[in-house]
Amino acid sequence: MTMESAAVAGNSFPQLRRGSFALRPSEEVAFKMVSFVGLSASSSCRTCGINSFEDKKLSKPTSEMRRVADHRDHRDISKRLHKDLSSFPRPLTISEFSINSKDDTKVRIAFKGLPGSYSEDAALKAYPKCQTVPCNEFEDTFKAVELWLADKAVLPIESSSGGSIHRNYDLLLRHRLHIVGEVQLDVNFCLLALPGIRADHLMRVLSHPQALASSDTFLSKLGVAQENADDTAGAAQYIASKRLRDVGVIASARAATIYGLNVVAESIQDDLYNVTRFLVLARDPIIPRVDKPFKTSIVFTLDEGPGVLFKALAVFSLREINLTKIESRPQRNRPLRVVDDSNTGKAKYFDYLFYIDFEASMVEPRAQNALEHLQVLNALLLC
Ligand SMILES: O=C(O)C(=O)C[C@]1(C(=O)O)C=C[C@@H](O)C=C1
Repeated sequence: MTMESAAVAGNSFPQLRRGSFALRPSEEVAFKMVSFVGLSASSSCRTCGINSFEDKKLSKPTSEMRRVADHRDHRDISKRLHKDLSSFPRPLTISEFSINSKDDTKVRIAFKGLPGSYSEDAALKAYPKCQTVPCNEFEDTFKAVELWLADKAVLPIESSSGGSIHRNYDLLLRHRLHIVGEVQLDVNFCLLALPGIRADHLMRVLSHPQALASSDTFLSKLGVAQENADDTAGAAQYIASKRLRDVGVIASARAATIYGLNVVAESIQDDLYNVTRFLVLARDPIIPRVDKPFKTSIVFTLDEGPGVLFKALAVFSLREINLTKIESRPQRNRPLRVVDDSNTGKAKYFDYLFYIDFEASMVEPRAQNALEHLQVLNALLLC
C-alpha cells in the first residue's frame, strides 16, 4: 500500500488493541495497546506505570508537522489524555510470560490444524515442551483461550509468499485476547505420499491453499491436479487413513513421521526463503518494558481528508519510531462513508481500519507521545 492511496481511503481516527472493541468519540477514548516481544524475549507481567509525556527526540520536523505537533502542548488536551491514561485497564494478576521459559510443560497452546501442522511447529518453537491443543478453525483457537481450555493461542498472521492472513486480522478485533509474542517459522514444504509411492505415480496433490500456491512451479512441472484441504497435516492424515496411492500431500517432514508417510521431495516451495509469522495470544496483556526489544500494535480509523494517513504515520517518523507493518481492512460494520463532493453531490468511499506495528515499548515516552499525538490528530483508537 502506498501512503498516497491509503490516505485517500482514510477515515476518522483511533488506536489499536487486539480484542473486542467499540468505536467511541476520541474524547472518550482510553488508550489500550498491545506490546509484545519477539521469540527470544521473556518477561514477567506486572502493573505498568505510564507517567511521562516528555518528548526528548524529534528529528527535523517540517513546518506542517511541527504545527500539528504543537497541538500536543495544549493544556486541556494534555489533561484529557492524563485522564485517559489513568483509566487504563490494569492486569488483575501477576503472571509469568514464558516464551522460551525453562518450564513450559504445563502450558497449553491452541493452534489451528492437526498435529504435524506448521502452526503446531510454531507453537513448539515458542514453547518447546508445551502441550499443544489442536483446533478446527482459527476462531476456535481464540475460544479455547477465552474458555480457559488453553493458556495461549499461536496463529499465523502473514507469510512471505502469501502476505497477510486477513481472517486473523479480523478475528483479533472480535476477540478479547492480547498479543504477547511472535514467532517466525521457516516453512519447508515437502511432498509426502504412502510408502513405496514415487512422485510420478501421483494424480492429485492435497494441501492447504497457501502450501499449494507457494509450490506452484513444482506442482505444475509434476502435472498433478491440486485440491484444497483445511490444513497440511489434515491432508496427510486423510491420505494415510484412506491409503490413497495416487494422491500426494504437501506437509512437513514431521507430519510424514506422525502419519506414516514418506517424504518424496523436500523444499518444493517457489521461494527458498519462505517464512510465516505467527502471533502468540493470551488472556492477559504483557507489561511492556525497555530491557528487551518490544513491538506495539495499534488499530485506528481516520477522518476523511487530504494527507490524513500521512500525518498519522508522521507521528511515528517524527520520533524515529520504526514501523514494521501496515495493514488496512474495510470496516465491516460501517463499510461505506458518504462525503460531500462539490462536483457530483455525494460520493461513497470504503471506510478502513488501519493496523500498525511499531518498534517501541509503551513505557517509552516517545511511544506514549506518538499515541497522544495521534489523538490530537483526531485519531479514533479502537479499544
Ligand atoms: O496448514 C498448516 O500446516 C498451517 O499451519 C497453516 C498455514 C497457513 O495458514 O498459512 C501455516 C503455515 C504455512 O504457510 C501453511 C499453512
